[in-house]
Amino acid sequence: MSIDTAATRAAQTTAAAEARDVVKVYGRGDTAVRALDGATLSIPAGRFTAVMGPSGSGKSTLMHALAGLDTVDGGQVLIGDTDLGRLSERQRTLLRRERVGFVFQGFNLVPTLTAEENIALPAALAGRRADRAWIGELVAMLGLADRLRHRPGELSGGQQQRVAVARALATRPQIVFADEPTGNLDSRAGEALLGFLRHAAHGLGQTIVMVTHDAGAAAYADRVVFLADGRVAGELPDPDVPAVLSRMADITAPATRKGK
Ligand SMILES: Nc1ncnc2c1ncn2[C@@H]1O[C@H](COP(=O)(O)OP(=O)(O)OP(=O)(O)O)[C@@H](O)[C@H]1O
Repeated sequence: MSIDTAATRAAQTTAAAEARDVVKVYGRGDTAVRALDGATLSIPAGRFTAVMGPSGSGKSTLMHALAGLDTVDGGQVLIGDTDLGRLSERQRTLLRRERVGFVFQGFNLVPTLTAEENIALPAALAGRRADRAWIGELVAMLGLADRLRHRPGELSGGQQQRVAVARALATRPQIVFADEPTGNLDSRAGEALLGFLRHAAHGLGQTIVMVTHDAGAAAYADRVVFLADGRVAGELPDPDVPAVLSRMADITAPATRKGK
């Protein structure tokens, strides 16, 4: 992509995705759980946003709702101007293929395909021709050029996750969701991956949303959104590790801290 295009995309202030007062309930009656209980959040385009919160606070549920992987029971979810609640399941599937990229903790590469074939898969599924120049750029930036003919089983964890990132970005999706992307990586491979995700937002204009438990990972983002009890409990622009840890401590033990 030209620098001009990247700069234009990065400068956009529009939301790539939004959750408005979203409610998600699992189960019924006495055993019902309100996993999301009025979650409102805007994901700015061309930025790197981290989502943190205690276990069970609704991070995965929110990500699944924003990505169109799951429906919600109240409120609105938008990707760009598209209200996901108005789409059929089939339309949501198409929207995910065409406009959303995913990176998972467990890499989720197809074991029988080479790295190159894995990277080209989303375009093939969307019935589009892969943009070879763009993929070549990604492969070079991610240091994968000499690994393209290997299958996932022949790659290190860090390499597999870099293939997964190239796959997620290959179609230049409107938004990329990363669920604990460094959870299975050693610290060095994790830092390299986080550095690239940051570059994908700042240098390439991609919108990245990452769910993480790791304050060090969250500090790579432009902004951290904190969830508690299915709602947004605060946010931190330009985070650093001490500030993230302090906010998490406030959220997880508010009563103790108030009593100090
Ligand atoms: N499929 C499901 N059926 C029933 N309850 C669920 C389901 N998925 C999530 N929940 C419940 O919804 C709440 C939010 O779960 P969610 O997985 O979104 O939290 P999380 O913040 O991602 O947690 P973690 O950090 O542990 O992954 C939890 O109480 C969880 O037990």
